[in-house]
Amino acid sequence: MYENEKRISAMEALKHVHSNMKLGLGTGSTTKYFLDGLGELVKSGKITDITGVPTSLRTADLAKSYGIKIENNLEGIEIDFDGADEFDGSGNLIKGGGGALVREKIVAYNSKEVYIMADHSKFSEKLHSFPLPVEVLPFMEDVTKKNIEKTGCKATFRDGKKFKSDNGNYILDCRFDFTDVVLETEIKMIPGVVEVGIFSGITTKVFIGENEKCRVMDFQKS
Ligand SMILES: O=C(CO)[C@H](O)[C@H](O)COP(=O)(O)O
Repeated sequence: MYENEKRISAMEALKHVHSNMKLGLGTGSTTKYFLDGLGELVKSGKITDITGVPTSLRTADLAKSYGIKIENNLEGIEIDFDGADEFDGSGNLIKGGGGALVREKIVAYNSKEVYIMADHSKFSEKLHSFPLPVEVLPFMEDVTKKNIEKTGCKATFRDGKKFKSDNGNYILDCRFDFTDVVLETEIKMIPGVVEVGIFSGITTKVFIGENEKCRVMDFQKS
């Protein structure tokens, strides 16, 4: 869905990459358009000396296949490029639809700039349409689920516990009427919770594909 808009947002974001940069590399289908474009520039030699810090094993494999140097070292990341499942007018995000939220948050938090690429359908005035992904330890996970539900949601294990993250944990998809960003700390306090897919105060730009154009929203990292 909206593949052309995803591609347009990724191509606009890619204009901010030049030789000799260290980048955070996100996960998902929109980021794949970005990586495909970056790969072409690297392979053709138009851009050189790119180092990427990947947010998932699949992103690491793809980047390596394009000859992009991979490093698991967070120091000096200039821009992190990633997608989102939903975003609001303040740049708050819901992430984790691809199950990579833990590594995505670590890389985003430690990057100077965080550029999000998305098609227009991901925008909501108030975060509500995408169920909030929460990564939980595979230990007493049914109790963790019940405790998360006390915050006001209905939670389901992704693919009935068949899905495990790159970190070997389960993902709970939590359906709230409205995902208030204050839930990030409330849920994170629950024992067994590894990470919450609310990214607040982290985004610096959102590239939004709208038909054939790209609109850019700017924010300050807090
Ligand atoms: O958070 C993510 C993965 O954990 C992705 O960025 C998010 O799911 C968006 O993916 P896509 O670009 O395929 O719509």
